[in-house]
Amino acid sequence: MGPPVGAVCIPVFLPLTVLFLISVSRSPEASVLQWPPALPSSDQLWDPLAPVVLLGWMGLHILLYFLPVGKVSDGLTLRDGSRLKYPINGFHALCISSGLVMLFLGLGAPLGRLFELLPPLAVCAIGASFLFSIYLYIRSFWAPSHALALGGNTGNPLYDFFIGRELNPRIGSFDLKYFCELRPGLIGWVVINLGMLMKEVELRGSPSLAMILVNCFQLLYVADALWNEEAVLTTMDIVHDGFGFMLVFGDLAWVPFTYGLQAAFLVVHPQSLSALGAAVIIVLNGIGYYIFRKSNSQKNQFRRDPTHPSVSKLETIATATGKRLLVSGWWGLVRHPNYLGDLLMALAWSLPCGFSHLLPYFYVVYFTILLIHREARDERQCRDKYGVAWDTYCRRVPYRIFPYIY
Ligand SMILES: NC(=O)C1=CN([C@@H]2O[C@H](COP(=O)(O)OP(=O)(O)OC[C@H]3O[C@@H](n4cnc5c(N)ncnc54)[C@H](OP(=O)(O)O)[C@@H]3O)[C@@H](O)[C@H]2O)C=CC1
Ligand SMILES: CC(C)=CCC[C@@H](C)[C@H]1CC=C2C3=C(CC[C@@]21C)[C@@]1(C)CC[C@H](O)C(C)(C)[C@@H]1CC3
Repeated sequence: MGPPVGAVCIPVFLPLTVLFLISVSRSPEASVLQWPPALPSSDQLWDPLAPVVLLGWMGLHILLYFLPVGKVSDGLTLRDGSRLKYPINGFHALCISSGLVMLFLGLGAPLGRLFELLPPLAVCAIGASFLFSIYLYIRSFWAPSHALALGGNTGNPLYDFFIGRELNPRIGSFDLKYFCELRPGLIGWVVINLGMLMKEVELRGSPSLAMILVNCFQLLYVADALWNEEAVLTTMDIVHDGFGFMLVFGDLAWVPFTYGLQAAFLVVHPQSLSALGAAVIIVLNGIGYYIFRKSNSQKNQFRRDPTHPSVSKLETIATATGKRLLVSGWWGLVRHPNYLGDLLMALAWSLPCGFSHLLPYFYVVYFTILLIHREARDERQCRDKYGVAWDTYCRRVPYRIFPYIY
């Protein structure tokens, strides 16, 4: 049987999409539907400074990973019964790298130059993602069979390269997947946003309200992820998925260069935002964040210690595995309240860019598709894991993400 079409097309299509979106965001029309599409010219795609910045950034975060601050946590139990150790110092890494960026700014470094550097940086990040995924694929053949991901070993080289063969590739105590998931790309995203804000200051003298909102909302999201870094140890990506091209590229190129497209768009397409409009958007982001954080924390607390007073009174159903499922509280509202909150925030990040263009809504559309697909995948895994108890849960909580809609 040939490789699944996605595994062949996606590694070509997604990198081109990143470059296309960056290019559209800075074109005067900013039209994703324009034909022929707005593509960057070859001289816009290369700058010798880009690999230096990228390597410097990666090097800094590797050093910060080993910083002896914060606690060290155990991951979930692996198939061979062992548990890996993970440093929980991502928030320190965010604070220190932000401090360094501020220091550079104070010393007069032109952070707005990131606007011109964005396409070459994206090219380097894409190239690095390919090289890194090839390295991961090759080294996985030396890994013991219990260290391989269950879904990434079909024997089809293209598919396995794409999905990832090894579950937790490490060099000594340096966990490559855990490192990439939360640090260089996620923190890089907010630094790029700040660069867009500084470019706006260069062009117009001060940052716009829309730009400030986009920067603050996305900084809150990234800071939250790092503050709750330990929770990432129980996500599907860390627990089930191999580390292959999809996650490497997602972490190192897709997140930093597409999640902040709103800020890049605002540099060339300034928007005026009324105080009332801003207030409505802030409230929407606040509601989304509240649902996202409360529901994620409730489940994490319940999984860590079901007898904790904050979750012990919640109604649950038993499963044959010994684990219980929450059927009240946030997880009794819909089966993925955390996705609902995340999607409300996604909308709030796009609204400051107005309604004249589709591009700033790219993230909302992509993210809706990603989460619907992820929900279906999780649903399959939970049905396999919990069987009839999962069916009972689904009857008790019929909606997946949007109450009374989906
Ligand atoms: N910004 C981005 O690009 C992305 C953000 N996210 C966000 O990451 C966060 C984590 O999402 P994700 O890793 O997909 O999955 P979830 O955090 O939703 O975890 C799903 C798991 O939770 C457990 N679970 C499900 N229902 C219940 C219940 N009723 N009671 C107790 N446990 C239950 C099951 O695992 P078990 O029973 O084994 O514990 C299930 O496999 C979300 O907030 C999501 O929005 C995700 C992807 C991309
Ligand atoms: C199109 C493509 C290449 C998709 C790959 C998907 C990845 C971009 C996402 C898979 C799961 C992710 C998570 C986050 C970022 C995006 C990826 C890597 C996340 C780190 C964002 C911040 C959140 O608070 C989170 C920690 C819960 C989240 C975890 C999942």
